[in-house]
Amino acid sequence: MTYRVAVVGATGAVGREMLSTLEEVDFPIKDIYAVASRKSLGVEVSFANRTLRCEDLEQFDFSKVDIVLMSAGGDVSKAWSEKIGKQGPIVIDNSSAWRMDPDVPLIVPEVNPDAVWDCKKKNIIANPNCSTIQMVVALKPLHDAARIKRVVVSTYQSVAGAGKAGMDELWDQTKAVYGLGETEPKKFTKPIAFNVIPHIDVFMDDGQTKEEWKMKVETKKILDPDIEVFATCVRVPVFVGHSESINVEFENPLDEAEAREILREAPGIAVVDKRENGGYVTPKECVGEFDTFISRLRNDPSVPNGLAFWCVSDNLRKGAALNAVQIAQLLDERGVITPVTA
Ligand SMILES: NC(=O)C1=CN([C@@H]2O[C@H](COP(=O)(O)OP(=O)(O)OC[C@H]3O[C@@H](n4cnc5c(N)ncnc54)[C@H](OP(=O)(O)O)[C@@H]3O)[C@@H](O)[C@H]2O)C=CC1
Ligand SMILES: N[C@@H](CC(=O)OP(=O)(O)O)C(=O)O
Repeated sequence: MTYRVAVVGATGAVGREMLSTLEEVDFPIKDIYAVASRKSLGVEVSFANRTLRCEDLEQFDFSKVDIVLMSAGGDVSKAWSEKIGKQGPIVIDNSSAWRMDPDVPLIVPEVNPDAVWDCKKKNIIANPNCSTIQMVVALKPLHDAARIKRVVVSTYQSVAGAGKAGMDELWDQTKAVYGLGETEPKKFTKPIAFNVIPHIDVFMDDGQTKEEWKMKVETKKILDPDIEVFATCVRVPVFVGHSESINVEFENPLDEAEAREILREAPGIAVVDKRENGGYVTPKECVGEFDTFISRLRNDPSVPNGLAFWCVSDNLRKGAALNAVQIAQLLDERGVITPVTA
């Protein structure tokens, strides 16, 4: 079985990773199309040793594809995903536009693969927020073992999470230290070079940011509505790779040695946890990797049945493109879609 796939947002940070991930996992592709805005018409992007010319979203005929990997922002997705779904293909959407819609499944394949069957109402599947994805991949096997009651998480999110413009801003501000670039913040609210900013996405009425709210509500939808989550999301001057310091409180006892063994066996997880210099993973080392890395596992004696750990993943891969491609693989494996090209 082979599929006709369109990548919408193909010129962006996530879209380009989607194309390279489809190639790396050898997804069964019959035809592939790169789609972006009108201004990118004809712009070339690479896929598997060949060049694709971008087509204009407004003019593209979606009835000729089976799967749409959508990564063009929330407003574009709100305007287009439902319309595209009605033309036949399944849309796997990276934005936050559809995640909390009760008729749209929110999927991390290692956690809730069975939800894939719920995509038929709108032909849309939502890809979670990057910070949520890596956290729930780690929490799922621990929850199965000892039932999680509460999670407190602080994130250290790379500028790649703010797209190409975010990466350019860190680069320009870093060069500016040597008098070679721009210094004015545009994408971020304050200078990001040599700084950290405790603010991602918009502020909500209760003082939390929308990024922090997303980590809470998305974890409940994907993993278990009874789990309480409290997040603090911080932007750091790292180009790619999100890190998280996670504290978990379980209902039942689970010590660090048991947790380490469970995580060693868990899908999508790599444990690197040596208590010596360099015996842990940093975001720089996870770039381009598929796994979510766990280090610094410790019992947390400040609460009953407490555990703390460090969690790092490539936000453009597992946090976005890879998870979306794994959802496409799930559609294939479970026979959710039957392409006309079968
Ligand atoms: N970066 C990350 O870690 C994560 C990102 N996401 C989500 O993925 C989406 C894309 O993010 P990212 O790749 O980082 O962003 P970028 O800014 O790097 O890329 C945006 C892409 O969307 C396209 N686009 C924008 N407006 C339109 C339009 N009107 N019609 C067609 N295409 C359009 C752009 O095309 P053009 O070049 O023609 O303007 C470009 O290809 C966002 O929704 C983001 O929230 C989700 C999880 C993680
Ligand atoms: N907000 C994330 C990336 C992102 O685009 O998230 P969302 O798809 O939930 O808006 C970050 O900046 O790291």
